Amino acid sequence: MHSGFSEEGNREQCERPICVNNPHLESMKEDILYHLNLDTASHDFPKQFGDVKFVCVGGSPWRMKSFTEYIAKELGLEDPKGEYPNICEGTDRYAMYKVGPILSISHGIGIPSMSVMLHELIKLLYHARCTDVTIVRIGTSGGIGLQPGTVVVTKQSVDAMFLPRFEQVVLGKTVVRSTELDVELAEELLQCGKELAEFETVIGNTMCTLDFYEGQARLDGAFCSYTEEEKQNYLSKRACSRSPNIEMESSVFAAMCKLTAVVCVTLLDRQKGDQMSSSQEVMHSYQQRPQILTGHYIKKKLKTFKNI
Ligand SMILES: O=P(O)(O)O[C@H]1O[C@H](CO)[C@@H](O)[C@H]1O
Ligand SMILES: O=c1cc[nH]c(=O)[nH]1
Repeated sequence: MHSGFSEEGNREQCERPICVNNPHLESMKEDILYHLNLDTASHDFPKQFGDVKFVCVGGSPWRMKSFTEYIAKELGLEDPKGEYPNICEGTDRYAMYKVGPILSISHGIGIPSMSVMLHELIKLLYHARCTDVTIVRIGTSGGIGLQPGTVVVTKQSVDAMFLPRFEQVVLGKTVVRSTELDVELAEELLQCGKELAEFETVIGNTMCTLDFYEGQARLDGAFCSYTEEEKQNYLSKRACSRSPNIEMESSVFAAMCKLTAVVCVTLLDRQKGDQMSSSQEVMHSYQQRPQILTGHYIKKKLKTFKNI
């Protein structure tokens, strides 16, 4: 098992521990999470993070701070001083915030950046002895044939060849991992979108690419070796493969973690253009939609925990 989450037992059973799959860790006296600027020698992980039940991740540090402020307000956990310190202060690789049982972390752009953050996040949750943790990526994407601002809950992450796989070279050999996401969680999030009825929410396969420009068939990069017609043909193939949106991290996220979901808003319709031409105000309001949907889900779940 590669994922950081126990597959033993079903999701109704409590106490699903975080698992690491690395025998070398046991012999280490101390674990330095270098890119998070945290280590097990000088931090009490169980005390600081042991109550975490939800982790939300997204590309930009600003978005993750704004999500922390939003969810704190929604759950009545606001800091009266309005201060949410960056737990990873001292490094500018990633930013991390915590309010109650919710951890919020940025992951930067692309698979390598997400992968490094996830290794260290999974170890953090493991050292903290967290159980029953749900992780949601709240991101942005390019849409295909969707009204900009539509929120897409990912059913399955597919690569640029339309295949549900994540490939990585380990010791010179290509290792292929599956990119299945938790279908039940995806359906629950879709249901949250319906309950809110504030914006369009759909479910579908998300394409994960290695690049924002040529990798996503854009015509506006520094280089481009294809015609507008070839671009449109490629994008309509994606639409046919029930892949309504494109982003850059879902495959490694799905491959490394269980009980996870990807919720991305579409910022533009790629069949109509490539440039991000909407105003900052519109972009900001679109980016809040995955936060609103995920916030609604977390609120619902916390209520059910209280009733148990
Ligand atoms: O909205 P975020 O999380 O930044 O993610 C999307 O935006 C970035 C490209 O602009 C890529 O990382 C893509 O996956
Ligand atoms: O077109 C887009 C927009 C956001 N993120 C992407 O990866 N692509």
